Amino acid sequence: MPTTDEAFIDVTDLTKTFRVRRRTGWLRRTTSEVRAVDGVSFRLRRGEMAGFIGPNGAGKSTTIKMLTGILTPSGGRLRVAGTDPWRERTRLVRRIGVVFGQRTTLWWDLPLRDSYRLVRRMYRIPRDRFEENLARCVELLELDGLLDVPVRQLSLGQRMRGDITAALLHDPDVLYLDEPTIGLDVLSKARVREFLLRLNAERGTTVLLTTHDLSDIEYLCERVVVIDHGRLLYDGALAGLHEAGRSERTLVVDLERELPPIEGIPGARTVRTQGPRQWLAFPASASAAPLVARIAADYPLVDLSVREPDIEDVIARMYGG
Ligand SMILES: Nc1ncnc2c1ncn2[C@@H]1O[C@H](COP(=O)(O)OP(=O)(O)OP(=O)(O)O)[C@@H](O)[C@H]1O
Repeated sequence: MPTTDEAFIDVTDLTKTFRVRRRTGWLRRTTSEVRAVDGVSFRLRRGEMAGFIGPNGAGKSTTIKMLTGILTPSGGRLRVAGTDPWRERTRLVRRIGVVFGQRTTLWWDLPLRDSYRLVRRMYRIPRDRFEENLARCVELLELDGLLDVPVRQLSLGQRMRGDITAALLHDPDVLYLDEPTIGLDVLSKARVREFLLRLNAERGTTVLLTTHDLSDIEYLCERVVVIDHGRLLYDGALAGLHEAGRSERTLVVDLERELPPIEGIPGARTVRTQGPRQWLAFPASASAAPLVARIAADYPLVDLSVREPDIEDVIARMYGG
């Protein structure tokens, strides 16, 4: 059993190239190479929860597919939970859980309960462990009353919670989550995030999370690994990423009435106004609390919210810098 200090996921100089054939004319085809992953290295300790982000086409899915043993690397070294994912797929499968936000791994026409029974048989999960894990997920993910509903009748948020449960019934040591909060309403999002924090704290599950929502990362991960064009762009704390990208968050302020642009708030500037609503940009690495306190003291405040920068923006600014 590895200690907590050892790399539990160990990726060294990982590369994946695809050969693609393109039609270039009447009866003519040329073959070219796409380097989807290009010398990526990172290590995760057991029990770490890290974000894995990058713009569309950056190479995230390809990396995750290699980490789960679905794809074979073209080069580099890869170890997950002491196994070589590609060569020891059957051993690895028992140690990992995978959740895709965009598509379900559940059986569309079956009630959740029957899907879970099938999962139990596939993984040969002992009955008492299965019952215990299911009961825990049902309670924490509030699935009570939904177990007998066919998957196709579930809302997106319910389905996502159902999928997370299916991925955890065999007690995996590593959980890969691909956009687990995409399209979820505020309440479902909060439930899923809360649950993941608890899972990580109580079971020490190592989590690698792919998301386009930087607030997922902010809420869940102390560390973020960024790739773009198949290459590692950043590996560290989210605040450091914001600093490197000099990115800005936006405070959206609703006042009681239309007023001139808010001025004199240190560290913030008004970038837009529309009727009683105003938008103030401030450095993403700074806390919003002092700004809110200052605005609340000086202006007739009705409501406010904070908007995170887009991942694409942060990365574009890093290149710009
Ligand atoms: N099977 C394949 N054959 C050829 N090219 C591929 C294949 N799979 C992925 N690619 C290419 O590799 C690059 C990385 O794709 P990948 O799906 O890993 O990106 P991603 O970061 O997961 O993007 P997204 O956020 O859109 O899912 C892209 O240019 C993509 O077109």
